[in-house]
Amino acid sequence: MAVIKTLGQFIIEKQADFSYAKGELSRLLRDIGIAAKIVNREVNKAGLADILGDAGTTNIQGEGQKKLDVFANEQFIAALTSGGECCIVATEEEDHIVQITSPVSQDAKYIVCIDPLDGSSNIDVNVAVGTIFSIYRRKSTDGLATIEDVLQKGTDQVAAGYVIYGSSTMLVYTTGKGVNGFTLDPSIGEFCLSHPDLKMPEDGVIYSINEGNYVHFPDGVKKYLKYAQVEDKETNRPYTSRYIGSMVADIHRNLIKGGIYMYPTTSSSPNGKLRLLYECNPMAFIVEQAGGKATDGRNRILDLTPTELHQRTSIFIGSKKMVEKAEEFMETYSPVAAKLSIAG
Ligand SMILES: O=P(O)(O)OC[C@H]1O[C@](O)(COP(=O)(O)O)[C@@H](O)[C@@H]1O
Ligand SMILES: [Mg+2]
Ligand SMILES: [Mg+2]
Repeated sequence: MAVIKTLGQFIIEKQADFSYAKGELSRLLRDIGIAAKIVNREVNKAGLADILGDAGTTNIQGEGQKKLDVFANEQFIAALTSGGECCIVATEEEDHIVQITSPVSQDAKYIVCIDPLDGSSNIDVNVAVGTIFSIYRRKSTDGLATIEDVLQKGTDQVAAGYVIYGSSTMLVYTTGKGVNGFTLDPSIGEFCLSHPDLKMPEDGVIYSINEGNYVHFPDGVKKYLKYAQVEDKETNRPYTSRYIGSMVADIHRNLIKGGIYMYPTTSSSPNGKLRLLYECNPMAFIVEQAGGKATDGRNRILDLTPTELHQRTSIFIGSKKMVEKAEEFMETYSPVAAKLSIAG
């Protein structure tokens, strides 16, 4: 009989990996797991519950908020507030940082950056959506933690993860010692270890990008797409195009099957679309821990210095060899290279 290992048991077991561990990070991951189950319950019956459609409000990024964006945001903030281990929540759905000042959080050391509901455009059409989270230890020691404690490089993350609400619901996370995946078993209401020690294939044949933006892409991306679509048996080309439109779902597929997900700059999003703190940093940490790579086309995502809460970046993330090939094209066809060749 297969032995079930729940997320809670696994977290406690792995606690020994960290000399300073006192259980705070374990409890924080537990709290995120609890909120994820509540969000999962609503996602699963979204069509029946009055949770589909627009909330009628707009977030600081000018995006219309969906009712499920707002619900998920409230659930994660509530669980992190009552859990007592979190001092600040930085979330896509709040203009500013949320200071957690509940009595139980007096000595809280952790910062949580979160995208409560990823893939909002897919909520109303029953396509996989997700939650993305990133955890830091506060740097300051006195008084309330501040935005300075939030604006840390991705390399300083102590943990990161995502939840995918798909045909099954999974929670995948890393604490810097590999990546593990847990599937929610609704019959016992527990996330159970189903994908131990996930490794991303070094190469792949799947590319994920919104080709509807093609005319607005940098030359390097246009050339890479042409490369991907050329017939060449030796290098398994043409590659296959897959784009769900939920970052979590597209990267989860590539994590298992190999592939590259790209959201480059476009003329409408000159800094890229996706947010560094609660989308790109956590996904980059997970993918790197699984043997993949994540850059903005030139620089390692985890080395980027955050200066704003909702800052955006371009991202090329996935199988190592595919990201390196895309970087080659970005380098070869960069505006700088073009100038140099003209100057020739
Ligand atoms: O519709 P587009 O421009 O292709 O963008 C899709 C991308 O935007 C996102 O939906 C942005 O995330 P949110 O839904 O959390 O705002 C990603 O999940 C997805 O990969
Ligand atoms: Mg998102
Ligand atoms: Mg979102």
